[in-house]
Amino acid sequence: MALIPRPRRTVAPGAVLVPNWLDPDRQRMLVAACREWARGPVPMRAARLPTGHSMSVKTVCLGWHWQPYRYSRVAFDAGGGRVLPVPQWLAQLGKRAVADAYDDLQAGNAYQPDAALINFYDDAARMGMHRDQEERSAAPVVSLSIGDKCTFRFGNPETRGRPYSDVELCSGDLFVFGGPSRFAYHGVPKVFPRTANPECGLPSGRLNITLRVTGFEDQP
Ligand SMILES: O=C(O)CCC(=O)C(=O)O
Ligand SMILES: [Fe+2]
Repeated sequence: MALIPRPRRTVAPGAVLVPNWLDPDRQRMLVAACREWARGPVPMRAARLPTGHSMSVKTVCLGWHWQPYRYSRVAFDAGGGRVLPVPQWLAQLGKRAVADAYDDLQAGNAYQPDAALINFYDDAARMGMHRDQEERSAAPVVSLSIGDKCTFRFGNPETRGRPYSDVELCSGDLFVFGGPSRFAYHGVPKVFPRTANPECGLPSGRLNITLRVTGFEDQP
């Protein structure tokens, strides 16, 4: 237990932080699942940006493969394999996340994520300010964090800059952004090495899983 309790909070309209949403058992189970997904058929890799630089974060996808800046059925930029499906239990977890964050069972039931991005951050990794905008749906993004703490910068839909809020995301935290904040800029300017509770099952680094609704009709 943290000495100072971290209350749930609405960071921006439609953007809700629910601390300690995943218990340690669930965190360990997700870490084990991520290890399996990272084995393939599409390997976890640092995506290449159009500039030619590679991202510092390593990513593997489920349901639909994401590369900057589009989704595809096949991982053209990562060996040409076909992505694994989003397992039913993970989609179910996404429904519960939306229901809990918004305190809205109907919104949870209606939520059907068909893509997941699993990001691994080592001590030096970061993610610049961006919008999740390759999806054709305004359904919320569900974000689950495991491992080291980070600063998550959550801004506004108009500009990369201020106003934004810097939020500490810890192992087990849920963050949901939808509604007026669905297309807000956000990023991870810093990860804090060796700040995770070893109970989470990740010896170092940070894992983030985002669940999304792509709005695409075809199954990958
Ligand atoms: O790692 C995070 O908390 C955010 C990840 C993210 O923004 C993304 O995958 O698009
Ligand atoms: Fe994002």
